Amino acid sequence: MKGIGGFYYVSDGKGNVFECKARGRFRREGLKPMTGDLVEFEALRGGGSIEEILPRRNALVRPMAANIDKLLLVLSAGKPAPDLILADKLLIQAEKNKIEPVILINKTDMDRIQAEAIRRQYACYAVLLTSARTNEGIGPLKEILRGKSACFAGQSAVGKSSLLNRLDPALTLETGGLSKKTARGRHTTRQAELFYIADCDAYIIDTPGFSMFETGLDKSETAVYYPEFRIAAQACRFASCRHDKEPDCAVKAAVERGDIPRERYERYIRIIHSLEEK
Ligand SMILES: Nc1nc2c(ncn2[C@@H]2O[C@H](COP(=O)(O)OP(=O)(O)OP(=O)(O)O)[C@@H](O)[C@H]2O)c(=O)[nH]1
Ligand SMILES: [Zn+2]
Repeated sequence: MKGIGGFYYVSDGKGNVFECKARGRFRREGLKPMTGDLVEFEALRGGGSIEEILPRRNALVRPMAANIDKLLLVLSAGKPAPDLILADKLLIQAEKNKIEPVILINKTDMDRIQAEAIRRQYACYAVLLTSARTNEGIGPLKEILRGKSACFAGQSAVGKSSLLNRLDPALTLETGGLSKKTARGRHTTRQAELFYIADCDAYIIDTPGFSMFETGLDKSETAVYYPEFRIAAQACRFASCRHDKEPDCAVKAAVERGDIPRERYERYIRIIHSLEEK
């Protein structure tokens, strides 16, 4: 369920949680239990010991979570201002790891026009408009999550924990405000933690917000992870086209025609140029 200070909290799936230590050999093998892991453990008096980490279906580094079907990328339509470069990088990471992204544009109660503007940029993804304040979108979100495991991701204070509290009103996760000075989040959630939501039979991992993220990809491989580029890219003159300064680029032509959102394309260029600088 979560790890804090060398202790791992393991659920037996029957409502019992065991405070476990991990076997020393994990450390020697460079392995560490992650939130979302399936493990074999031995229950001891007053705690337990993790003996085995079962093979992972997938594992994300940022946020740190294993065995997830869907990545819930939460963006704020109000404050904090959405960092869409960060969002695009998280989408790239999801595509690369074959995890289905779902974009939640939260805080629609603060700025609906902004929410709609963001939605238009991500037309090739599943997008849901939500408000943890008014409860908008919570019913449809439950249907998206039914029977799945999912993980929240996003900046601090976009409303990840608040949405989780709405999914299961019995949860009373601490939620935080914005710092008055910086209008950034205060980082209320400290570690990734898994919750079972009985209402939609889903496992959801709440995660701490973050703002810095590198995809760790090469600039030539990045475009592959833009679903809306895929069809157009087949018609580029060069198979290796990065859709930047190359001639006869069909992706750029699609941007000009308005078939690919210009904002997405321009951020893509910023992302690959920053990779070049590195
Ligand atoms: N107006 C409005 N405020 C919201 C909404 N969702 C969350 N908030 C507020 O935004 C603040 C941050 O919410 P959290 O749920 O703590 O955000 P978080 O993404 O979990 O933040 P970290 O744990 O720091 O990553 C709190 O003051 C919430 O009450 C919403 O839909 N509308
Ligand atoms: Zn091209």
